[in-house]
Amino acid sequence: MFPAVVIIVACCTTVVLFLYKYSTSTYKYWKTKSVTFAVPVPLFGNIKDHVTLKMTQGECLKNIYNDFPREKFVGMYQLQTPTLLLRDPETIRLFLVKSFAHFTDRGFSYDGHREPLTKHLVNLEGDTWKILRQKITPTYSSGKIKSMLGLLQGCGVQLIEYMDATIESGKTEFEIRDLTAKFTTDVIGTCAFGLECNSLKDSQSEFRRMGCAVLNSSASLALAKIVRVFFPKLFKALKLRTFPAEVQQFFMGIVKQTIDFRNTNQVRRNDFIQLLLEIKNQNHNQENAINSIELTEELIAAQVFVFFLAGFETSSTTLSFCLHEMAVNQDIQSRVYDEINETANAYGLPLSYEAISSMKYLEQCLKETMRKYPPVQALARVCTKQFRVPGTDLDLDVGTAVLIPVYAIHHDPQYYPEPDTFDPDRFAKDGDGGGGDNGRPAGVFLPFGDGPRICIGMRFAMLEMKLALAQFLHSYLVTLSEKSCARIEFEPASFLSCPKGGIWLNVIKRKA
Ligand code: HEM
Repeated sequence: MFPAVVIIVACCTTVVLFLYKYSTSTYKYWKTKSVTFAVPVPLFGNIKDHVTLKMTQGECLKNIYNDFPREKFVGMYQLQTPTLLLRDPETIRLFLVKSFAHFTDRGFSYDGHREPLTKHLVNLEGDTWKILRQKITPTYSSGKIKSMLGLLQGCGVQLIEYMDATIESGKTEFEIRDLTAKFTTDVIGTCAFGLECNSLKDSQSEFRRMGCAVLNSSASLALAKIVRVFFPKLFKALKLRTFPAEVQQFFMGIVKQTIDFRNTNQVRRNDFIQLLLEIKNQNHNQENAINSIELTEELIAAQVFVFFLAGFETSSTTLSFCLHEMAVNQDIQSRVYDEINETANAYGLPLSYEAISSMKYLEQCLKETMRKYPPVQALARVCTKQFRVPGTDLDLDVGTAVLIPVYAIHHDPQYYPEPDTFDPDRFAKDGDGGGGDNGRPAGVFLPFGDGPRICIGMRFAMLEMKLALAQFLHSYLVTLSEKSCARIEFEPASFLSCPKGGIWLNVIKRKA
């Protein structure tokens, strides 16, 4: 008989050897393809610093990006998944725009049968995504978004009323992310779900609680998210969930009640749920591709629910990062304030759509905020049709993961000299497209992505953020609080850019 200790050592060695073999089984992939690659470490591939929560995904990819300054693309491994990291702007445009037909999907795993709310544009793939995107694109047109201005202004007024009352009670120091998150929750409540809610007054509201449950996951849900990203087959096999079951019931319930109420009482409101209902009720007699997918209540619910996943933290953190930069750079804040004042004098209050559109410097500040702190630090694509990379012998196989390191590109001094400096004038000569101006090549300004899968909520987000900043900075002056540091560090565990420890600012009421 072997002593127990020998058996334990033998078992441990077998497990370690198995893990080593399993985790390194793909590590010859890029060598076989003759692609320059970052040397992986067993188990982690090239994302050890991210997986061990030393840095965000974007910061981790920035290190790889900086290590290969001469390459247009580099092979790397996310754990054991071979991934092509794109470096050069022309190649990025090629993958995202010109050869989009080969990279139509993101490769995010989801189970639409068990969790119908996950059947939204961010996750959907292939023809289903294409048809649905075509179907709902009109709801995001400038005209439709303009019609929501009144709802947005209402949320801004609630924010100002809350601030005025709180400042009057003697409070001067605020955790700004908390404020912008509550503001954005109200925007989603009213513009997407058609609900009148005031999260600033009623922080215990069910809507806010459920919104928090979507975003602030428990340890088990966080683990499920990791499994979903890196082991999608296991995620489905284990029937794991993306968010708690009560969240699913709550949001499906709200959407159903709202649809029933509006249909029964012939009520109309300028919000997204209304626009989607109108598409649902349009005449579907014509047989064409766009009618091959019916916009069911379930699909409508998923498309409004996506506001939480794609439109909540992105907009609220951008607002807080921007206010932080205003506090650090008082000269820039004064320039923004002057522009808001001049616009208010020229167009009157409340600010109209035209007035908001005319505020170019404010827009530059927002662009520079998203350049320095891109909410989505990397874009994901997966090869859906075999692709020969032009000018090379590289054939990409179907299923190959592709990453575009947005954070690294936004901090590359060849496109943005002194990248850590907040300088809105980098965007002074830009056209509406963002990239390609001020001497920069196209494809180096990617806060909203690019190509047919570019953020569908981009125009809405810009209007929401410009209006919120204009209303806020017209009324208040912000300065750094003792609790905050001029240089922001990111929370490494967060999928989106998120400031570690929050953003603390002093808010002072301006004289009327
Ligand atoms: C500052 C605010 C926002 C930022 C920075 C942002 C950024 C992004 C990025 C980077 C993508 C991926 C694009 C790509 O892969 O090329 C995306 C996709 C998406 N975003 Fe946004 N977003 C914002 C606000 C919103 C809002 C308010 C909505 C409202 C619904 C929204 C809805 C979506 C959807 C549905 C997609 C998937 C589009 C598709 O695949 O067809 N986003 N967003």
